[in-house]
Amino acid sequence: MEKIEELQQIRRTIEQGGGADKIKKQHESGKKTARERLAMLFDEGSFVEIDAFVKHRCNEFNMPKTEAPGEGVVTGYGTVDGRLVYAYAQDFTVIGGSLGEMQAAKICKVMDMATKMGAPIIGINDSGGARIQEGIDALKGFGDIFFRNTQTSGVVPQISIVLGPCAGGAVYSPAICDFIFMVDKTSQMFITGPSVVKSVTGEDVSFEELGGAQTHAVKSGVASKAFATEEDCFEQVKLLLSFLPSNNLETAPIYDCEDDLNRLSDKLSEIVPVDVNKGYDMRDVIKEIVDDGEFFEMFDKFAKNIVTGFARMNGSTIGIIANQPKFMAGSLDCDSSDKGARFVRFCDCFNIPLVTFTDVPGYLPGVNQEHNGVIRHGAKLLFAFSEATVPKINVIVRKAYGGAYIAMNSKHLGADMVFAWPTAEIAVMGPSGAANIIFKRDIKNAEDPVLARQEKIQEYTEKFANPYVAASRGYVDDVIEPDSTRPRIISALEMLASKRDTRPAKKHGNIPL
Ligand SMILES: CC(C)(COP(=O)(O)OP(=O)(O)OC[C@H]1O[C@@H](n2cnc3c(N)ncnc32)[C@H](O)[C@@H]1OP(=O)(O)O)[C@@H](O)C(=O)NCCC(=O)NCCSC(=O)CC(=O)O
Repeated sequence: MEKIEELQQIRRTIEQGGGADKIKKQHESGKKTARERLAMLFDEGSFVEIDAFVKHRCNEFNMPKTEAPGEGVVTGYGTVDGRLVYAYAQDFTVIGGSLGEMQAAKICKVMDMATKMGAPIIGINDSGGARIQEGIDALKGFGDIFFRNTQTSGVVPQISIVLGPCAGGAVYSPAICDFIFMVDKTSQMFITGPSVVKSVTGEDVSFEELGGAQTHAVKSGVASKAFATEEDCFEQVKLLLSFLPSNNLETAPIYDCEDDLNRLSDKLSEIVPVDVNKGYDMRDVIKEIVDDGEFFEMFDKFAKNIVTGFARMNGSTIGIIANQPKFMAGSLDCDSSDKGARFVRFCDCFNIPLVTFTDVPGYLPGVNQEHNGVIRHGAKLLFAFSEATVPKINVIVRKAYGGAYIAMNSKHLGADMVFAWPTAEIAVMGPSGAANIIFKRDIKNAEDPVLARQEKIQEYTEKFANPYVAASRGYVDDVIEPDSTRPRIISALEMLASKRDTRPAKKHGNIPL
């Protein structure tokens, strides 16, 4: 039938995006097309496109004559590992994927559907930004998207994959999302590009150095993860989804657990050196404890003094926040506080129990830290743990000193179960610093001040550098053998599964930003 042929012809044209030449250019620049990307994300044959026929209605410049198949974005839904997911992928082959009024309307429609149906929304960004010919209508489009990103935050997981340019105002949609994934030599995010930077500040910088995947994964903390290829990136997005519930009213999918729930690990005592001045890799501790040693680390290259990520215990997702003694002795600073706090809040939004591993000497001292607002940033972590109502378990492995002890999911901020290993040292500060202050006069007046200092440090260590003072007050629920940590956490999670906890009704809190 003629009408059906016409439909099929129109659809074929739309599916060609900007046409063969532009697709060739896209491939030559090492990038996949929007449709190839959606095919990598979704279960085979499951993607259903919507709004393919949408057109722009811009009358300025040469736009009335400009065809823009699909309006430079492919939108729709499908399944990932059998679960409903919504997505949009900007099509750079169509007017550089630039965003006008109607592209924005398509994106807003799938965002609204994802929110109503309670399924994750994934945005694949590859665009020259606001479509310049459309002026204010393009800006309106961005505003509509940011507003929805904000309304949807905490309702369904929002993941941005940046696979091309994402510049100017465009960066703020990914920035409001929960996670941003980027690919080396493919993704670029910046507010103003290298030429504007050069003209304003005189700095010479390449695109990659200014806003490439490594820059944002390592330095700015904007990217949650960076990958070598688009294929890797999509595989990891799927893995991330497997840890997450579809929305805030559900819990994450539960997988069969083959790993022994009562498994003891005598390696744990070997991994953590008794000498408190020696570092170790906290990820080795985590992997010994969680199901099958599988730990999906998020923000793995940024603020490495704190470790955040997802794992499973008895098949159920947990969110892990742990100090990392391997970097900066695991101290808390501006960046690690931000990283930890945002992760805590994500888990709390989506009913993911929190498990912390504490080995923290304190907040990082320094003029730089103070002047960069470590007070303001550090407060975020305390705020985030205090407001979180999901099950909260803390394992104090070694050091837990001062304000950082309180900040790291302490009993006082509402932790439900606090375990300490016998190696734990829970006190106001480390023994040598403490002795210098409280025994200052005794040391000064002693015949042999060096010896006196050693004795006072020893006295303080014996009195306070242990878990038993905190346990005697009930601030630690139990001191446990390190090898039993896995079964103890699993049993605590089971006990806490029915946790109900509310906070006073309010519009919203005012987290220090
Ligand atoms: C993104 C790019 C680096 C990509 O460079 P490439 O060499 O790969 O590709 P290209 O320049 O040939 O672009 C491909 C096609 O997309 C078009 N194109 C690209 N960006 C566009 C935009 N924002 N509006 C309208 N058209 C745009 C190009 O004219 C070209 O059309 P054709 O194929 O017909 O020749 C560059 O296109 C670029 O600098 N674009 C402008 C980016 C920018 O300044 N955006 C800010 C907009 S204001 C904004 O977003 C608001 C804010 O800042 O807050």
